Amino acid sequence: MSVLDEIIDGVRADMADRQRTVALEELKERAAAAAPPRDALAALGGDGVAVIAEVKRSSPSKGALAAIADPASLARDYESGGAKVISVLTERRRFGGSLDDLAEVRANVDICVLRKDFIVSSYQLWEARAYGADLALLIVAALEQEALVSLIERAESIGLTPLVEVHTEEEVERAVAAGAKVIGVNARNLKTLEVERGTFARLAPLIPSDRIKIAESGVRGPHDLLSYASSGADAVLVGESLVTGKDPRAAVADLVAAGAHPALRQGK
Ligand SMILES: O=C(O)c1ccccc1NCC(=O)[C@H](O)[C@H](O)COP(=O)(O)O
Repeated sequence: MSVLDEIIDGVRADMADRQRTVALEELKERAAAAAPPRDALAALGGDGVAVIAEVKRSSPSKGALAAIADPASLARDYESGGAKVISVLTERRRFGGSLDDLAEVRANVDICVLRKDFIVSSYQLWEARAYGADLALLIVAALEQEALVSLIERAESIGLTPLVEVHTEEEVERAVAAGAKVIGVNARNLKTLEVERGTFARLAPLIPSDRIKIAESGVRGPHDLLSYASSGADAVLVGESLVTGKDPRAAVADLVAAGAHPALRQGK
């Protein structure tokens, strides 16, 4: 069984537990009462390279990364460093996240918030909106095409911007055919869990120019952001280097400064 399959088995089991205690109708009521979603396309599509900063406690590839006792405080640091979006990993078993993290972050920042999880059901999209997310991750490798199309439609219909994640040429084709407006190329090979930074440069030219392109994984400092930017990234998604560093606010600010370099604005 692949790591992705293992993660998804756990995600389905955890979701089944939640479904026993929170009915879909209740989630829909909570979603209706949540603050309206923020404009993620505007946040990601502006001048320069946007920074998406991630709340990430642990990972299948590295194990424990950071305890993050106060995710809201970390998110405020990211926001004051200039991040345009906060990514909150809500998967529990391998990443140590939760929907409570999402709610705490949402309540403490004014910028967009992404629910980063392994979404296989519209129930999780309603949860994302009910807990205040503006965007939700959809991983092409985890979904049949029909499910991908239907989850993109459902996400958009409830006000979420889907970030559709790809790892291969075939997945780019599927994401584009499904109508994804925001496509993330994840450099982490899901079989080996190694980061292969060249993946973005290989796949980005296959993504139509009217879609927002996000480079995910492997940004360890401004040089990686600049390298992804030179291959056409509109935004980068950064986790490990921020949560393991000493000063997350300054680390985000350094990335934001690199991403705001006037030379990068040409052609955007
Ligand atoms: O991080 C992992 O080990 C991992 C393994 C399997 C599936 C997903 C995984 N990570 C999720 C992510 O996409 C990253 O958290 C995100 O792109 C940030 O990457 P990084 O800056 O390299 O932590």
